[in-house]
Amino acid sequence: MPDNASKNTAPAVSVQGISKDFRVSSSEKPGFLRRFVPAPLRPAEKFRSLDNVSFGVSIGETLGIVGRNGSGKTTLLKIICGIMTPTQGEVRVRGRVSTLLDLGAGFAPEFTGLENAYTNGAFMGFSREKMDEKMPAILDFADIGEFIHRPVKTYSSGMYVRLAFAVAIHADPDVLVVDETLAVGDESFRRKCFARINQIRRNGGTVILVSHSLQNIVELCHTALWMERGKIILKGAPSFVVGEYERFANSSFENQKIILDRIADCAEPQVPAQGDRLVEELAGFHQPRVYETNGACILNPRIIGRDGRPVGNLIMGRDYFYTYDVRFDQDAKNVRFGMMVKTQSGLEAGGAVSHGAGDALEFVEKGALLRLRFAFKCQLTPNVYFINAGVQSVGDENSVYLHRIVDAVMFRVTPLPGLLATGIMDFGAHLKDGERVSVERVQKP
Ligand SMILES: Nc1ncnc2c1ncn2[C@@H]1O[C@H](COP(=O)(O)OP(=O)(O)OP(=O)(O)O)[C@@H](O)[C@H]1O
Repeated sequence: MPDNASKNTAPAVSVQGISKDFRVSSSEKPGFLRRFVPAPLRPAEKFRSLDNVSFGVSIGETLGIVGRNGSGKTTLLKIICGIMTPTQGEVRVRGRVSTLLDLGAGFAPEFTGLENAYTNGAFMGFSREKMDEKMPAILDFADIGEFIHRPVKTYSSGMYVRLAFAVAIHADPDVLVVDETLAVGDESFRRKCFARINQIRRNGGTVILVSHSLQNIVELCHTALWMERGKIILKGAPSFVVGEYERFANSSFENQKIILDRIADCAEPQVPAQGDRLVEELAGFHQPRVYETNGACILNPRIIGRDGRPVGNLIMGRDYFYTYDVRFDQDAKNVRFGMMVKTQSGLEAGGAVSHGAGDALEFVEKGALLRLRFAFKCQLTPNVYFINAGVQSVGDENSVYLHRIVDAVMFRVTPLPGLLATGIMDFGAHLKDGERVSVERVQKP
């Protein structure tokens, strides 16, 4: 769970009954018209990309939006930022909104980077003096050297985005809207962007983030919202929403429909708050998420002690086994098995695979039953955790899950007396073993 979950319930962003229709040429659709009527004469058709979407974001809240390509995420962000108007509905935003969408859209190609940065600042309501104050931080962030004094038309696309990103992110926004797919650049620039977004969050800013990295959503967000075909499917605790979305995205077409129907049955349509209630009800107890089988089936996942007995309470520093059986309903090639321990908020604490790259089990025949045993030392700090189980067929390009159970086992780690460890991992700092932590005076006053 992120560090500073908001206590303030006043909405920073309120989205009420938003729908967005686009007019698309029927030439883009197959059928009679396309075959027999020339393109200019074909009537335009309406395509609904957002359908009666309502939700609120509290001040200080970080909301993550997930959904497949074309589900309406970018359209929604553009409407929140005022770049696009909705066909129906209303959006209210309290304070200054800064967006990393349409980056550098207002830059004049003939002006230098510096001139564009000042003009952009003025456009966002900052005085020349205020921009003078901000400029060292902006230039430092953009890090494009002498190019700042050259016309932006001479920039590479990377430089262009770096400068635009630097200006947008230093606008002291009350609400920051980020489409993470735009966070281009090398790894260190991406890290810098995320550090800055984190700073805005820590200072009480509201952030709306679209990301295809589900791990980012779980780590950064207080709330997650899952969109599908222009509608909200679920809204609530990130680990739960992301888990349900992952299960959906990895299911066959028929099962996707069943999953959506089941969620729709639980939530009253068009009442987003109900989604939250659903989350609270379901996330309150351990609920393994069993994916559909794809040629294999994981059975009986459990943690056992050295004596072979199942355990639910683990003691720090002791050795255990995580074990499960896999029944193969079809022949399988290049098979490997995995485990992943997650915190309650869904953060991946650590895991293991049974075989390294290029080293998987070459062939497992239909009807085989294999038993996996991962030996591990409990190096987690006291808390409640979950373990996944997965069996994959590993390919050159990509791997396919033959079966997967998310949150297959829940366990608790119990503390030892004199524990000094903080965070998730126990690095072995412990009072009982006096040599692990010592304080020595190396200079007298
Ligand atoms: N200007 C437009 N004209 C016509 N259709 C559009 C327009 N903009 C978006 N759409 C359609 O609206 C739907 C939602 O698009 P949107 O870009 O919001 O999805 P998205 O969830 O952000 O997708 P991605 O993850 O691929 O960025 C898509 O089917 C898209 O084709």
